[in-house]
Amino acid sequence: MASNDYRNSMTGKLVRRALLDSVRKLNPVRMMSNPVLFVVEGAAVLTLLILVFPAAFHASGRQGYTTSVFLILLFTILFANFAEALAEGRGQAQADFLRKSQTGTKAKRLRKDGSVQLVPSSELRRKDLILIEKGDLVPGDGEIVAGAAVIDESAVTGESTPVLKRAHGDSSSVTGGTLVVSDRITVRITADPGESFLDRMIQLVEGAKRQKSPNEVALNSLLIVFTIIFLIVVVTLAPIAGYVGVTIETSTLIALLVCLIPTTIGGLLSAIGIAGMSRVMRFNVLAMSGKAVETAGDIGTVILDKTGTITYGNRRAYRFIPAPGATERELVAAAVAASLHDETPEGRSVLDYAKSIPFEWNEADYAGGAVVPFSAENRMSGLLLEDASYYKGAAQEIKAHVLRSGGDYPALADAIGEDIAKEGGTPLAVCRDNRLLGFIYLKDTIKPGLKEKLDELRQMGIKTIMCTGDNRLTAETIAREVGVDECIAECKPEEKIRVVLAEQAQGKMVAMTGDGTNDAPALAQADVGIAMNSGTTAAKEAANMVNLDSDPAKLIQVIFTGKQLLVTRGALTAFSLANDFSKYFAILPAALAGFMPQMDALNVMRLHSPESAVLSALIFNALIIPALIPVAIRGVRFAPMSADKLLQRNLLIYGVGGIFIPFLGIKAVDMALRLFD
Ligand SMILES: Nc1ncnc2c1ncn2[C@@H]1O[C@H](COP(=O)(O)OP(=O)(O)OP(=O)(O)O)[C@@H](O)[C@H]1O
Ligand SMILES: [K+]
Ligand SMILES: [Mg+2]
Repeated sequence: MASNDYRNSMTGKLVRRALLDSVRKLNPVRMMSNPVLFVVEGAAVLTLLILVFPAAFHASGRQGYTTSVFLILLFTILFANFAEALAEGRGQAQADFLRKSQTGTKAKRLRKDGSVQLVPSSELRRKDLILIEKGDLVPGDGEIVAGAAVIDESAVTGESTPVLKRAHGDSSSVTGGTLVVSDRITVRITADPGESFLDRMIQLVEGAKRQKSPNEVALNSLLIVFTIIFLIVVVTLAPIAGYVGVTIETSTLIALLVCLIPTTIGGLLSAIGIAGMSRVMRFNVLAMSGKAVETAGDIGTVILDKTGTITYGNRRAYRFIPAPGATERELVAAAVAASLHDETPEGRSVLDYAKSIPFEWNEADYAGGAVVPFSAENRMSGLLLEDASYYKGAAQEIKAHVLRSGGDYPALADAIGEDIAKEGGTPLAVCRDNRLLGFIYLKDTIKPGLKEKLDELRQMGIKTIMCTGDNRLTAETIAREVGVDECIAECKPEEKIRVVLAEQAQGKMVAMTGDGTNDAPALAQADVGIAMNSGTTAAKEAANMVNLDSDPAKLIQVIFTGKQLLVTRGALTAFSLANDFSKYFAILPAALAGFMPQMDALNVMRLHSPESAVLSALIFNALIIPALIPVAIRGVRFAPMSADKLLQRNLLIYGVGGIFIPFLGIKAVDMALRLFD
């Protein structure tokens, strides 16, 4: 998706496909989903009937005029269909691209006895265990249960740097279509065929599963109300005119109706929604619903997880600092014991560090113990042997453990932990039984460019909160470095939800972005949940968007696109309604001139004949749709500012523009028509 070539090569094909689709969409059953255009289609059919059976409608027999009205109406519908088809086609092109990464791979499924069976990837089911080795394509979405591997995800993300994925950490999920470039992993499949998140995305961008967002449904209802009102107005106009002894041509009434009903926004509405979704996808963000994209436009608070979201999350042991009275060897030995069975990146990095010192150990010395795996709840991990227990973990937890067991936790130890934290590192305290031995300094790297992006969020009036399981001092240091407004530390998973709820209780729309299993509940509770692609399956399933580049700055682009979607829809609605108002001035004087000469005062455009006035207005009404397709699909451009200001400004520009442009446009068409007279 990151590459541009497929887009360019697609353009011609895209337009051709959209042209064909515009004709297919004439099918009245499909047209019913768009009430405004359905009325235009009804009007076109009626005009055709007048043309064929003029006597039945007491038509004056000006066939050329009626034919013109019919043709213009037909093109009005075709133009609107084309807008929608073009937006859908762009999604389809993206879907085709995604599909390419999914085709027909073979998978090495593991039988119960551990033997390997070669099966087509389409046969893989949720919970199947498979083996993936160097050079293999990952046959489906899954979670690594054993091993670690370097994976090239460029086929899906466009990102060319391979990433390290491993079991048990926050980077344990793999995506179908990516390539394992080193080592071997055992993976548990997490999606049945056709249900992977790429599959779901493909269905969404193709429009097959597109659900209209509540905003779009509301606007659609409003358009229906307008249409019905004008339908009543126009239908009652005929008998009123008849009462004063004037007959208005039925085809003129039809033209009046079509000019008055909101055809512009009616024709562009669904294209705006579809295009918004595919625009988000161009930033390598998979949105699971159009509603999520729109909601993003209204976000008031953004909550970011620290480890794995703001930082790369590959925390490595960087230094060992013994506590008073302990030696470095004692500390390292205990840290190694507490990490032998710890599969998290932190645990593995402890062993790597020990090897580099070098420190040697004999696995047999630690055999037969009980493993205490790391959990976000307990914030420690360890190994319980018959003669000793070893723990490492968050300083507060180890301190509590040591004191509980009757040990001593000197003030100097607190100071060591705090020093590490103030530098932005994560201190892991290490103890053997009730004796504190010292600290492991875990170091992580902040993803580049984040500070500027968070500044942009502030300019848009959005509050940022960092929410982390890590300790307060580390959190505050990182928070200061990236410049978030608030920072909440030592958060357990349920506390992350509470932060989301507290913001929502203030009436704000909340976006949450995270990578870990400890973020999953909060991702699900947030109005917009964006999971890092590097994260766990739990996080990705809870979220309603997945960021393929694992770049939290993408949040800005998603919010921007959401705003753009809302502003574009608002602006084009204002434009459309203002437009219709101006068309009164063209058509009413023409239609009524026969029996109300005063109406001529309204004829400010000085159009050369009533007939030309009606046709000019109708032609303008049709042409404005394709003229606005680029705005609908690309979105209105704007600089970062708060949502209210944006909307006000654009409503003003497009509303006022919408009043004046028809005068110029209709006059121009009228002058052009005169050339053919
Ligand atoms: N493998 C491990 N063994 C022992 N303790 C650990 C281990 N990994 C992390 N910890 C400690 O547990 C704390 C909480 O971890 P948790 O995964 O909940 O949050 P986090 O990864 O620090 O932050 P975030 O919520 O921002 O992703 C860590 O800050 C660290 O002190
Ligand atoms: K109209
Ligand atoms: Mg995390």
